[in-house]
Amino acid sequence: MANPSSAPVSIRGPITHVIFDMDGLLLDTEKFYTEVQELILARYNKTFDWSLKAKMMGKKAIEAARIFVEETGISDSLSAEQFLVEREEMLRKLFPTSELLPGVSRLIRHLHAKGIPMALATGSHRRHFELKTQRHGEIFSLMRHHVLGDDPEVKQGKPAPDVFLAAAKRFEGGPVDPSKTLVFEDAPSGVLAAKTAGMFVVMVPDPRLDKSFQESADQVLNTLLDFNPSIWGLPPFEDNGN
Ligand SMILES: O=P(O)(O)OC[C@H](O)CO
Ligand SMILES: [Mg+2]
Repeated sequence: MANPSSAPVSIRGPITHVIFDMDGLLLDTEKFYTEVQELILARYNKTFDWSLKAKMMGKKAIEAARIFVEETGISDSLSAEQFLVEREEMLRKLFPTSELLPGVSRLIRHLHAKGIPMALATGSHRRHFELKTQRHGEIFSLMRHHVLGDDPEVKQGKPAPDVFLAAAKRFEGGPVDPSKTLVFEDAPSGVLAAKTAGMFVVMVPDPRLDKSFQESADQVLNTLLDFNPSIWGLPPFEDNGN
């Protein structure tokens, strides 16, 4: 059950390994998907809403595309594959402008300095990952490995646990114990994937998502700036006494 960030929580873990989602958690890229999907739907006199967004986010591109054309009722006019081609040109221009979300740099640098092994587990495929991270190479290099949506071991996207299980397996001495692994996620599908993998999950949701999606998370934060490592048995920050 989720705990609001302000509520006292007992120590869980202790956590030895951390896995980060990317889109909407480390990078502010979810807004690009929203913008492009709104534009495409407007051509069909339809509007994009957050219940559809919740179903798409975190998923592999083709999985999200199928949901988009089917749920909006435009699949007779636009196939999932055509949708991906149509949005690609716009996304290719937007992704290189991606920015880190609040608290990302501080948290990743802290965990790296303390020797906590970190990995990335994203639904994004290699080509989009390269575009999104081109200005953030240093931060992403502090993780031990990156598991991407088009990795051969990721047979199914989130909410299947594949990407998190692959990330846990690739740590030195892996697979690491899922009950000692903490995942950071923004998407409902990602939270479910991490829980299915047996891991703890901190959710940092967009406030426009329905609150019911928070129920599966172990903790819910407004931003990563609110994360208190001590609660999870991780080394405290030294800049504010947490
Ligand atoms: O949230 P991520 O990092 O798993 O990315 C998934 C999609 O590419 C965007 O929703
Ligand atoms: Mg995400």
